[in-house]
Amino acid sequence: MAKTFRLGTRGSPLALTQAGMVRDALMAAHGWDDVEIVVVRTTGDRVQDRALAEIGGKALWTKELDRALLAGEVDACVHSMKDVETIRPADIAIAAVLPRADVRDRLIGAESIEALPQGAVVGTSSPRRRAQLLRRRPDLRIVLLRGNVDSRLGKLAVGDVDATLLAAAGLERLERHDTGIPLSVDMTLPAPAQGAVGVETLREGPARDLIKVIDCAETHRCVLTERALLAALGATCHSPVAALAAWQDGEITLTAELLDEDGTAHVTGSMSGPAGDPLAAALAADLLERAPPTIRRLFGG
Ligand SMILES: NCc1[nH]cc(CCC(=O)O)c1CC(=O)O
Repeated sequence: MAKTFRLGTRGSPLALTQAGMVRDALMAAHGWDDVEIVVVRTTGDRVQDRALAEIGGKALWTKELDRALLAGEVDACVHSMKDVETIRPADIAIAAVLPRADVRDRLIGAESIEALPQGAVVGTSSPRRRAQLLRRRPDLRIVLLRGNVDSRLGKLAVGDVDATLLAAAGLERLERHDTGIPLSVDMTLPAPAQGAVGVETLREGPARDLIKVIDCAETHRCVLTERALLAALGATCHSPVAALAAWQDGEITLTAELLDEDGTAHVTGSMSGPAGDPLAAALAADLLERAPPTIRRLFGG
């Protein structure tokens, strides 16, 4: 290749590690000597003191990377698929998804949710984690905790909060192997696409095929089905929703949970079938039909 391939990424330590994973995979797959990593600063990285939902949602993480991609400043962008909004610009495609890491959340600050002291302060900015925690422990005080993984752990270390939940995938990638206790997916079903790193390119053009070679088809299918569920639910970044797809014997099993903001109400469901939009749409319809109005009003936005 005449020109060095350029990978756009956010600048957080986790984002840079994930971009490094994609770079290494591309260099190995194509025998390239180098891949350039281009750090793009996003609005989400600058604004740290307010809930994501409050200041404009997930697009805050992708808008500047999308612009760089569409402007031809980079050939591809690396994302935590969990942070990529459901509806993407028409000219951008998910070209590859890396093999999925541990999908679980880890609890940091206590041995278990039950072991948290009465009225403990738990920091999280995720409506899903908040509702899942309150469902099991209505006495907990949930406070906003944002920032990158290291800064959240720093706030825990200085006692701003008693505990927090973080994705095992991010902790592992940052080599924090011993941080926190993994919670089973029955306890806290993860966010849709948690643990999956995706690479986006322009829909048309040579980059898409170059990236395709590092795609994990199984993870890709699962992540697309989880994202299709979000679309079918009309979920926004305010919607407490968890979903996990698993692939076995040519079939997807999609499991999902919807909650209200305080975890007082919740509905769960699971359906199996061929990967894709119809399965996700069927489960979404079933969940919404069974959901009380306190949950339903958080979807369809
Ligand atoms: N919302 C931030 C975010 N986006 C992706 C990850 C972790 C890595 C992943 O899920 O792939 C995290 C941190 C966290 O939730 O602990």
